[in-house]
Amino acid sequence: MAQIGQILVDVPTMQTNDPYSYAIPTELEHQVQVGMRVIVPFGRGHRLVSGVVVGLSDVTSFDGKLKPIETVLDLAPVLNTELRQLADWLATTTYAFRITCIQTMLPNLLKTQPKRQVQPTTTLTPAEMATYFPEGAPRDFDATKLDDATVAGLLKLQRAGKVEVVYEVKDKAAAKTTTGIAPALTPAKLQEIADKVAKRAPKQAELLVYLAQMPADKVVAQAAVAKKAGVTPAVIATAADKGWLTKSTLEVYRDPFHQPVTPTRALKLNPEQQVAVDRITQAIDGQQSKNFLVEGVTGSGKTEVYLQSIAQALQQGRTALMLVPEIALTPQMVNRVKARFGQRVAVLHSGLSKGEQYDEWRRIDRGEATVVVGARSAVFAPVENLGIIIMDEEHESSYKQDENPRYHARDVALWRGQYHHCPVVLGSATPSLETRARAAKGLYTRLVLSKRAKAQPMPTVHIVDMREQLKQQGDSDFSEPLMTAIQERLDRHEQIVLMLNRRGYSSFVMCRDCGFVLKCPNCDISLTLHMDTHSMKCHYCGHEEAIPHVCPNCHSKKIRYYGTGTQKVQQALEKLLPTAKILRMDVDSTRRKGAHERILRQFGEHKADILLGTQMIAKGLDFPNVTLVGVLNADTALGLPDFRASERTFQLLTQVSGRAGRATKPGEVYIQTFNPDHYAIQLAQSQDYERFFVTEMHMRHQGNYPPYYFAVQLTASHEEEAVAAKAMFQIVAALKQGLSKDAIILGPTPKAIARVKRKYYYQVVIKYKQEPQLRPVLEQIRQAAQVPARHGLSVTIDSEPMNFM
Ligand SMILES: Nc1ncnc2c1ncn2[C@@H]1O[C@H](COP(=O)(O)OP(=O)(O)OP(=O)(O)O)[C@@H](O)[C@H]1O
Ligand SMILES: [Zn+2]
Ligand SMILES: [Zn+2]
Repeated sequence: MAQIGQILVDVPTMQTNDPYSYAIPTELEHQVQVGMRVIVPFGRGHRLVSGVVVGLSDVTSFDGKLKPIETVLDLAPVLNTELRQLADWLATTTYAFRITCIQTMLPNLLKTQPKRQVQPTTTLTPAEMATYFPEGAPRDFDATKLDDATVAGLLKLQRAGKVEVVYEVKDKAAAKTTTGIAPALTPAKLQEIADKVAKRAPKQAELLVYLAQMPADKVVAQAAVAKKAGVTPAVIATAADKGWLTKSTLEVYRDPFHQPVTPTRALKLNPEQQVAVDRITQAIDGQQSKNFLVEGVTGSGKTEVYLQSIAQALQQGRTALMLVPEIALTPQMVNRVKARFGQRVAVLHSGLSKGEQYDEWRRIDRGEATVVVGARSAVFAPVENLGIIIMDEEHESSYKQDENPRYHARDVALWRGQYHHCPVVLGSATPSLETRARAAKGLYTRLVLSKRAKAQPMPTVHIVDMREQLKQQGDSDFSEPLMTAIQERLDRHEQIVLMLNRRGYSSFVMCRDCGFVLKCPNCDISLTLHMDTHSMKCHYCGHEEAIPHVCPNCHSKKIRYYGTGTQKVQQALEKLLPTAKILRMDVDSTRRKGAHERILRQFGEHKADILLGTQMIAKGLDFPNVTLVGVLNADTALGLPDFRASERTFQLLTQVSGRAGRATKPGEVYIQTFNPDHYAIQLAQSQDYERFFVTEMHMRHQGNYPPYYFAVQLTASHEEEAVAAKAMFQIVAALKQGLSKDAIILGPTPKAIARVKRKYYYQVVIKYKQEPQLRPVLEQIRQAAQVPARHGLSVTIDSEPMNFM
C-alpha cells in the first residue's frame, strides 16, 4: 500500500509545476487514488488548501517529516489517465501551471467545494441500508467525520457500483431529485398481501398489485407511481411503513434544451458528401488518428457529413465529441444533433446552470451520453473511447482561450484524436490560414464540398461604394441599392439579415467646438452611447455614466453623436420602413439566458422580416426564407492594426453572405464599404476562398507572419505605467540574450488599447522559425515574474496569439 501521495496543490501565489509529497494516513490508505482531489495543509501556517493526487509511492527523497493528507474529496477519481496526461502536455505547451490546466478541465461545480453526499444507485439490502444509511439516503459524506469502518464500507459499495457521491448544488435549478419507489418484497408475496387486504383496503390492494408487476431492480418516481396505481401519497406512505416498498432519492436530469425536437433520419448524400463521409468513416473503422479538413462552401451540407460520420462511430460502439464556436449562437446545430441522436446527446456550455453542467458531465462520465456537443471547454469532456472528434467553424477565434491556460481547442482536439486513435474533422467554409496551410502540406486530408447541398446557386454579391453614396445622398447608413433590395423582399414576404459590426447606439460623443471625446476613466477608449439605458458605457470594463448635454471641456452645447450602432440603425430603419418588423440581436439584447434562442426562433417562425445584428448573426444560421443579406459597414475590422485583419474580414463577409438563398429561392448580398478595392472585400464578393488563401499567404510571407513564422506574445500589466514598461524592457533584454539572432522581436510597445480596467499594458511579440532555447527562456521569465517584490505586476505568455494588438 502506498504511504506517500504526490499532490499538486492549488496555491495561486506560489505556483510550481512540481507536486509536493504528503503522508497518507492509515485510515485513508485504501481510499486515496491518483486523480482524486484532496485537502492538505500547506506552508508554515498549515493553511488548508485543495490539491490533486498525481502520483502514489512508497518512498520519497524528502527526508523531513511529511504532513498528512487531511481529507479526500472524492470517492472516485475525477481525472482519468488521459486527462492527467493532457494536463501535463497543456501546461508545457501553453506555459501555464499544471494545476491551472486541471482546474480548467473540471466542470465549474467541482472547482468549488460543495457539500458532498453519498446515495445508493440501486436498491440496497435492508442490512446495507441499516448500516450505511441509518437515517435514510442520501447522507452527508465527509471522510474526516466518519469512522474508518463506514468509510471503508462505503468505498466497497462504491467500487461495486452500488453507491455514489453527489454534490449538493446550491443554484436555482438544484434539488433536481424526487422520491423514488421500489418494491421491497417479491411479486408473489405482494400479490398475496394484496389478496388479503383487498376487501378492507382496496386502494392499498391496487398499489400492491402495481408494485407486484414492477421490475425488481427499477426505481420509479413516487408521483408516477401514485398516478399509475391511482393512489394518494398517503397510501404510499402507509405501504412504506408496512415495509412493502422502499423509498429512495431518485435523480432527475435537468434538460437544458426544453424544446422538443423532431427526430430526423440520414439524408441521401450528394456525391461530394458521400466521398467525405466514406473517407472519414474509413478512418473511424480503421482506428486511425487521421485528420481531415472539410472545406465546404456555405450551405454545402457539412452538418450532414458530421452527423453521418458520428453515426458510424456510434455504430462501432464508440463515442463522439463535436465542438461548436458558441452554443448560444448555434441552437440550430445543437437541435440537429439532438434530432438525429436523441437522448444520447449531452450538451456542455457555460450558459448552463451549475446544476445542469454537472448533470451533463455526469451523464458523460457514466457513459449514458455518447455524443457530446459543446463549445471550447467541452474539448475536455471526460468521454472515453472516442471514435471521432469534430470541430465546426474551425476558423472561429472563440476556440482560443484568452486567459490562462491560453490553449486553442483545435490543438487539444488533435491531441485527443491521437490518444484515442480516431479521426479529427475540422470543418469550415473559410478555414483558418494555419489549417489550410497544414492541409497543403499534407498534414490534414482535404475534403472539398464545392457546391451547395442541392446544387443551389451561391448568392450574388454586390459591392456598394459608400464613397460614391456619400457624394450622391449624403451621410446615411443605408445606400440606395440596399434600400431598394430590402423593399423588394418586404413586398415578396421574404426575409432579410442585416449585419452591423458595432453595438450600441452610436460609437462616440464628440464636441463640435473643441473636439473633446468622452472617454472611460479606467480605460484608454471612448465611451459608447446606449439609448435603451440612457447612458454612456465602456465596452471594456463596464463603466457607465450619464449622457453629457454640454461639453465637459469647453461647456459648449454643440456636443454630437458620431458613428453608428445597432440601436441607432434600428431606429432609423423603423422610420424608413414603418411596416417592417425588426428583431435586433446584439450583446445588449441577448443578455438574458435563452435570449439568443428566442430571437432566432421568432425569426425562424417569420415573426419578423429583418434580423439586424452584430457579427453574432453571421454564424451557421440556416433559414430558408432569407434571400437578402446586407452588410452595413464592412470596414470596421479592416482598419485594425492586426495581421489577421484581412482574414477576419474575408471570413466574416463570406460567412454572412452564406446566409442568403440557402433553400429554393436565390440569394442576394449587398456589402457597403469605403474600401471597395481591398482584396479581402473583392474576394468575399466572388466567395473565392482558394484565391483568398493564395493571396493572403503571399502577404504573410512578405511580412514574416504566421503561418510562415511561429509567434509568442508576452504582456506585462500594472497600475503604474512605468512598472509595466520597465518589466517589459527587462523581458526584452532577457529574450535578446537567450534567443538566436534569427528570432524577430517586436517591441516593447504599449498595447493597442494601452489601458484597460485601470491597468497599463505593454507587450512584445516574438516571431521565430526554430528556437530551441525559447521554452527555457520563457520559463525563466515566468518564474522571475512571480517573485513577491514585483507586487501587482502580471506577466502573461501567449503562444500563437489570435492577434498582435
Ligand atoms: N444530402 C442532402 N440532401 C438534401 N438536403 C441537404 C443535404 N445535405 C444538406 N442538406 C441541407 O442543406 C442545408 C445546408 O446544410 P448545412 O447547414 O449543413 O450547411 P453548412 O455546410 O453547414 O453551411 P454553413 O457553413 O453555411 O453553416 C440544410 O438545410 C441541410 O438540411
Ligand atoms: Zn472602461
Ligand atoms: Zn467642447
